Amino acid sequence: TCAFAGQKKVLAAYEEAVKCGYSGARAGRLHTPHGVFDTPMFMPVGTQATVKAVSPRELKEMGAQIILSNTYHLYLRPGTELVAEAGGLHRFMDWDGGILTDSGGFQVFSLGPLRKITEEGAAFRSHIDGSTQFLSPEIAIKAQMNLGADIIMAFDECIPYPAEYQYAKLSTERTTRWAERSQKAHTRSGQALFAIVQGGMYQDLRRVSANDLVSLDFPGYGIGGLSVGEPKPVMYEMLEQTVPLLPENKPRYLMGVGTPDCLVEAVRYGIDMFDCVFPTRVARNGTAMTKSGRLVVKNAAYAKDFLPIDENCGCYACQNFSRAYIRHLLKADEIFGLRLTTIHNLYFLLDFTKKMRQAILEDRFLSFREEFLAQYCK
Ligand SMILES: O=c1[nH]cnc2cc3nc(NCCN4CCOCC4)[nH]c3cc12
Ligand SMILES: [Zn+2]
Repeated sequence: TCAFAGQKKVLAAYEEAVKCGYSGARAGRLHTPHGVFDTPMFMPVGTQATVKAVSPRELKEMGAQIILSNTYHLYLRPGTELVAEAGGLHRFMDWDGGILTDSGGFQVFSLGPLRKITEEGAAFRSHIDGSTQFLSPEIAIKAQMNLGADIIMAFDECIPYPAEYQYAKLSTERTTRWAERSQKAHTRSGQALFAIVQGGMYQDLRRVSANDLVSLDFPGYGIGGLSVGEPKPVMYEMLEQTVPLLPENKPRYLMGVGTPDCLVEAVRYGIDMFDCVFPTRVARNGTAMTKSGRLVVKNAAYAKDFLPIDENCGCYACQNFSRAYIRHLLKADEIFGLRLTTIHNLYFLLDFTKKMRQAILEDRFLSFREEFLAQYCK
């Protein structure tokens, strides 16, 4: 019961803040070697140097600005030296927008079985061939310099949820030491290295982590260790504790988030950048995202529904195809079906962040948030 009350407390405080018009939301411009980009922004995830089922041309068309790739996966296959020999990740995958690479911390801890973490780094078994591998701040930074992304992440440990206070404390302190080692190993100019704030679900550890990393002076900050199964009010509480400690004039990137309701709440706390596999992953099992919630277009209910997924959506799928057609393709295991649901879901989130930016610029973000949450959580 106390935990529940705790959540109520957090929600009450948070609702209070909104009532008196508090909003840390901001509309920013992110300068990178591959262009200047608008925030808030959603970054499509292209784990293995491709955003699954869509082409770079389609990504550009739907308004994608920066896309994500994963160092862990590309390090294991095809190898980051090979990508460097190919001219770097932009050339390799023919993407001339921005690229951000995650450092591998999260993937090692969530993908690799039999991992062992020491001060030096993380030993693990490759999920591809079971070979013994090792990642450290130095190795992860060298790999990311080879890939040549515009923004790279410090090597960190994403603390599992739940975690004992003592473990979270020791791990967070080590992640800060790893951030310093990442900084020393980072010698590629023109490439921004972001640190990642940890601290588990403990307010004091979150504040210590943020303050320590801010004193190391990074050009931007990821907020890690969230969207790992914790209740949403707990995630929001950690944001409330962390974001105000980060410099106003630097980007804040909430890693692994998420659904539209989480995006609009996180933007209210002052988050600028998001990534999540959710839109592309659920698309591949036939679920479309809409402003009223999810629409499982594969369901029999849509067999003779000749309307588009969303009549007000400007995406290629909604402009040209019906629910009945997309359902038919998905039932027939046609690749084009997955492509259409993926295109719609990515467009939906990219457009949603554009709408939030517009609302912030017109100083009507809080009412935008109210209207959206009323409809979405329906
Ligand atoms: O601390 C982190 N450090 C470096 N990378 C991360 C990536 C992260 N991604 C998530 N959550 C993603 C959760 N997904 C939601 C959709 O379904 C798949 C899992 N949390 C994350 C935390 C970290
Ligand atoms: Zn659409």
